[in-house]
Amino acid sequence: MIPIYSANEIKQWDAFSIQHEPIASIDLMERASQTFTQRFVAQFSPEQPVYVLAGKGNNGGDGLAIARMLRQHGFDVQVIMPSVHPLSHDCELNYQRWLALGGTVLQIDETNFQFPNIPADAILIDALFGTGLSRLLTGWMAAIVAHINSLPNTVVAVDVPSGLWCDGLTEGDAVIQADYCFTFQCIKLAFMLPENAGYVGEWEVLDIGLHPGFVQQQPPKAGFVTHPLAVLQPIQYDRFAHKGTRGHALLGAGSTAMMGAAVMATHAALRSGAGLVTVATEASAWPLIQQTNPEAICAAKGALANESFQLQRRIKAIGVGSGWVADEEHIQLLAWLLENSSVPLLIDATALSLLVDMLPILELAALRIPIVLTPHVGEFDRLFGHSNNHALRLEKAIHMAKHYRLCIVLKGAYTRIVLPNGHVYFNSTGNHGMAKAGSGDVLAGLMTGLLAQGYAVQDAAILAVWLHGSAGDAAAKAMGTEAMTAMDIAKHLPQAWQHLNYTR
Ligand SMILES: NC(=O)C1=CN([C@@H]2O[C@H](COP(=O)(O)OP(=O)(O)OC[C@H]3O[C@@H](n4cnc5c(N)ncnc54)[C@H](O)[C@@H]3O)[C@@H](O)[C@H]2O)[C@@H](O)CC1
Ligand SMILES: Nc1ncnc2c1ncn2[C@@H]1O[C@H](COP(=O)(O)OP(=O)(O)O)[C@@H](O)[C@H]1O
Ligand SMILES: [K+]
Repeated sequence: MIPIYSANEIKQWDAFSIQHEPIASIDLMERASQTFTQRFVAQFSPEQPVYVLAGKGNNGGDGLAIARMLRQHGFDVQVIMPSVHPLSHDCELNYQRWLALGGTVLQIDETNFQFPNIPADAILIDALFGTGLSRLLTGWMAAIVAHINSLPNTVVAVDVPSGLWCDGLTEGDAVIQADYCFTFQCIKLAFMLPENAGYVGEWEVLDIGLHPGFVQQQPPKAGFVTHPLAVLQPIQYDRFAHKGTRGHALLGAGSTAMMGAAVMATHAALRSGAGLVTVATEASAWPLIQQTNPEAICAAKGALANESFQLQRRIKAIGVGSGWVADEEHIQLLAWLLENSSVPLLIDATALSLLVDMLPILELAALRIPIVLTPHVGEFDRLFGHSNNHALRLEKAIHMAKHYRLCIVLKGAYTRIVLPNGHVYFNSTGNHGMAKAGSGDVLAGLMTGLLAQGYAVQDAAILAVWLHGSAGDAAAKAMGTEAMTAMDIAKHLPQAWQHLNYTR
């Protein structure tokens, strides 16, 4: 997992590393700049001129060190600096080192603001501001940013695009629109927000060797899940395992016009590792379910509100809502489950819309059993009210998860798994080929199957979301993001499991 820390916490991590490694701050800057340079030369060739835009803080210090290193790699490098003083201590040192190497600096002046001409094939390295931004860029700094953004050049940001507010959304548009952003050590929350995609471009985290002791001492409240086995233990089965010990999942899914949802959720649950999967749905659809998923068992919808059925069949988790319609029958089924279920409950799709009028019983139910909600943004807003942007929506999800003591899986790119303690895991897998009808049903079936096997809600959510995205990536690789369908995601779950187990 890659931690997501605030700008303030990153400063503390820097200071912790300087103290505990120990390392001088100028040497840490040198190491960060070397790491950036290595990444840069792996992608760009010295045939293209490089212009480094360096500010007065440590981000500018990185820029000056990178200029020096790139010159040593044979790049033709120019440095542009707004004339602002004083430079930070380490920035000043790297300024002197650049001059000592024979480097020159094109100064730009506030009063006589004129930006040097930059050839169209030049690469621009943005090292104006980093995580030390303390207020929005205004005046001539904003004018420099606007000018850079008007140029056709490829822009590579050092750590963050200058002007970006790392911990959320930036008001206004005085932010560099980078094509690439090579960021140091940890991900910034801003990268996870769709509104910032045009500023951050393609981002990549570079390990600059900050001291790992800090993460133990101050665990992050948010993280980016690159591999679930770094954050959870998979359930292991011994050779005497049988279908009764692998967990029995009960799905309440499908209605006459949306029976495909039940088919897909069932298929995914069957590929989750669960021993038994029962689908409670309309009897007229049983032949369809059995033709498409011969391993599944069919039951009447009433099984969802039948305690003795659930006890006798040893149901271990229940997932409802995919392909449901919002009618009285389903309201009754959901209310019964909230009031009576003794096993973990997953609530998806239409069942989330029904929840709007059931929040008081949801609150009580969450005191008794683990509950996970799997809304996409529209379902989340319908349930908890509209948010004007993704930062506010995430804050609201954290608030609601804490208040109701449940797990909220807010779906989309970088699906957010919000835990009852307010911690957030962002998922790394998946692609836009999954943004198609039915993908959510596959996730709901898969997650219910994991819950049935005894995964804690947090682990089931993290693992299901990662596997689902990884299966989506495998489907995209095999058939392309256009042609792949939701059922293809379910069919590629075997590749996702292999990927999980062989890359741990
Ligand atoms: N501290 C360390 O040990 C390391 C820091 N590194 C670099 O240091 C950067 C952070 O450096 P700094 O904390 O110096 O911050 P910045 O380089 O982002 O710049 C902060 C400076 O800009 C000024 N400033 C902030 N907002 C402004 C605004 N809106 N308009 C005009 N001036 C403004 C501040 O007063 C301060 O002088 C990171 O992004 C990273 O690039 C790396 O070298 C890795 C190691
Ligand atoms: N751009 C994307 N990148 C990664 N995953 C995506 C993207 N778009 C959608 N997904 C995933 O696809 C699924 C879509 O679910 P949902 O919106 O509920 O679809 P449906 O209701 O049609 O089944 C979610 O798991 C979501 O995270
Ligand atoms: K920058």
